[in-house]
Amino acid sequence: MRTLIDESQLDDGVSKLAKEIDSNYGGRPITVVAVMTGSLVLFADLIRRLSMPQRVGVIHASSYRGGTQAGKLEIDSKMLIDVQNRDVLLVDDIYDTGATLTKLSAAIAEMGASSVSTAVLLKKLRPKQIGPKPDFVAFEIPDEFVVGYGLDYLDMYRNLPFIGVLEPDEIEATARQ
Ligand SMILES: O=P(O)(O)OC[C@H]1O[C@H](OP(=O)(O)OP(=O)(O)O)[C@H](O)[C@@H]1O
Ligand code: HPA
Repeated sequence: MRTLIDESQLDDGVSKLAKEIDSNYGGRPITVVAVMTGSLVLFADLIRRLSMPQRVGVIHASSYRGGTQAGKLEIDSKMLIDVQNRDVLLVDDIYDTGATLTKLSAAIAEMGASSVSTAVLLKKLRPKQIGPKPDFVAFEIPDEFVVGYGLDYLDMYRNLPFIGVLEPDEIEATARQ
């Protein structure tokens, strides 16, 4: 596996992301929502660096079941807290095709949120992204399949403390396990 972003770069990137979000909201309370499962490591690090009062919730969205290509997006909001009349910040690990955050933002707006913004650790530089770009981005990365710091391949590698690029032989080996 090739390291793309190491632990210390991640630490700096998350701090910078938190500063940008803080200065944008200027102390106003927000409802910060983790897009599960990929955002769980970023989310834990990010919310502890934000200074405004926060309500904290989670929503589940999944479209990469079983591979490196997006399939049908499934959203499960059973565990989500009330977002009506709240300023919501959706936090996700990666903006790739853009489908997940675009559809989730629309779903949260539909639930009656006053505003919906988005923050991601990674934004892929690739053609054919849909919807508005994320409001807050820590790193722009090349169009390669990455794992670690919450990101998975077949539910593996989320625990790695760095962002790595899986080589084709590792993709095959993981799929065989
Ligand atoms: O911009 P997109 O092309 O929509 O891709 C981004 C989404 O894909 C991943 O989720 P995934 O569906 O793999 O579920 P997971 O979070 O449970 O890993 C990732 O965590 C983002 O939510
Ligand atoms: O590059 C990726 N890695 C892991 N999960 C993802 N979901 C969208 N893109 C990616």
